[in-house]
Amino acid sequence: MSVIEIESEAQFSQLTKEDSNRLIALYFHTPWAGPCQAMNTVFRTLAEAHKSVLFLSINAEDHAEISEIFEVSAVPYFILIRNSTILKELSGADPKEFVSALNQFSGESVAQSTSSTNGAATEAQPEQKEESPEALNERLKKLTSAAPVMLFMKGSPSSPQCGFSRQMVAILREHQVRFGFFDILKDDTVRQGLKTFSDWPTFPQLYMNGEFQGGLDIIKESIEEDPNFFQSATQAEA
Ligand SMILES: N[C@@H](CCC(=O)N[C@@H](CS)C(=O)NCC(=O)O)C(=O)O
Ligand code: FES
Repeated sequence: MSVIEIESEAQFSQLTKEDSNRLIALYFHTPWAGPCQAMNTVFRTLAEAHKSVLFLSINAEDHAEISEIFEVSAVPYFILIRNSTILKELSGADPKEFVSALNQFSGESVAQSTSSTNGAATEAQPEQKEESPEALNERLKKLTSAAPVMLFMKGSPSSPQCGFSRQMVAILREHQVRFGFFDILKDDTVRQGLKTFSDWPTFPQLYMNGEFQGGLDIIKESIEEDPNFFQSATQAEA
């Protein structure tokens, strides 16, 4: 079964009601963003392997009504449903987690040739030095305070890989804020680790004086509330 690209809310309702016993995988994305494009390929490959599952791909921007029903606030976002019940929700572009959830709920265990999520699979591999949680914590502490203003983004300021990161760069430039940046697409440990460290599930993430300030929406709100937000925040320490 190939992936069905949703064209309208009516089509979505029809497809999700038609065969309610079937496992349905929903994939919310914005097609222009680089990391979403990579996930598109993953989603398509999985659809080929799991014939019994209905795969629906939803452009979260074009179909805001559907995104709202499921309270999708970040993309890529995956939802597994059956009998109108949500079995699993996943945010972020970690295919391994999605594959295990899919295997678990579909009842068909498809060989995971491209991943080593199984504990057993790691045995045969050459020993890799895993960063301990403490070491990662130290690294993140250093990274988040590497400059007075640090932006954790997808891509680089001159070549953002996602619109959310691009908007944050534009805001910082507009306010003539000097900032350091880290491309989280280059380091998945930082990408996943920072979500826990900041207690924030998405990127971009902005740090000032080593303190987490927020994602794009929060920063926009902060500026609305206080047009001198950047000055106030960066001078607070001085
Ligand atoms: N509403 C968010 C938008 C950011 C967002 O949704 N980011 C997503 C897509 S770029 C994300 O980082 N997902 C987790 C991931 O890709 O690891 C904000 O205010 O910052
Ligand atoms: S929305 Fe897909 S990478 Fe940002």
